[in-house]
Amino acid sequence: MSDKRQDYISWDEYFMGVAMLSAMRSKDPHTQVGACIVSDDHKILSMGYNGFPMGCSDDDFPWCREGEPYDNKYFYTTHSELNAILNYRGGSLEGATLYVSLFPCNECAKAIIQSGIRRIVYDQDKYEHTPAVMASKRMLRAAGVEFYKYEHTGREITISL
Ligand SMILES: Nc1nc(=O)n([C@H]2C[C@H](O)[C@@H](COP(=O)(O)O)O2)cc1CO
Ligand SMILES: [Zn+2]
Repeated sequence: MSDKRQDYISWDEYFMGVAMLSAMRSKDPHTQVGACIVSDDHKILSMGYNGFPMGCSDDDFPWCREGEPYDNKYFYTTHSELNAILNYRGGSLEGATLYVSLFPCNECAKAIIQSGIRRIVYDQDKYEHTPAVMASKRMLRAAGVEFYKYEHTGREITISL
């Protein structure tokens, strides 16, 4: 019998890779975020990326960051993490792990905690000094949801589509 391949991707590379691939579906011109929710036996339960809710056209709603709240994207975008939680149709997310390409905000932290997700693996944390992320970490710590920074391996993956 031949030996097995040695250069297969790790679980963390696989799930963070899926989160990053999901982010590529986002129409947000400034920040694209992807999320992947995984069971403790390594099964992908759900995925999501940031975008407008169903029925709210990507072409009609605003993508800008400035201007009145009614006229910019922030009232309308669903974050990747919330989309991944809401996309799940299978029952409970109790004990699951969330892989996400950007640290969750306070609103997503509430949904993460209430859904039963127990662990977060995140990549970027570019808004770490904002009240939203500081409040998020405060709630996650209080609720006992663990969070770890994804450790980049340096592996580059090219997929021809
Ligand atoms: N964790 C997150 N998940 C997300 O899906 N988002 C989304 C909401 C917006 O569509 C975009 C952030 O826009 P900007 O302020 O960087 O131009 O990313 C934002 C965060 C940040 O907390
Ligand atoms: Zn959020």
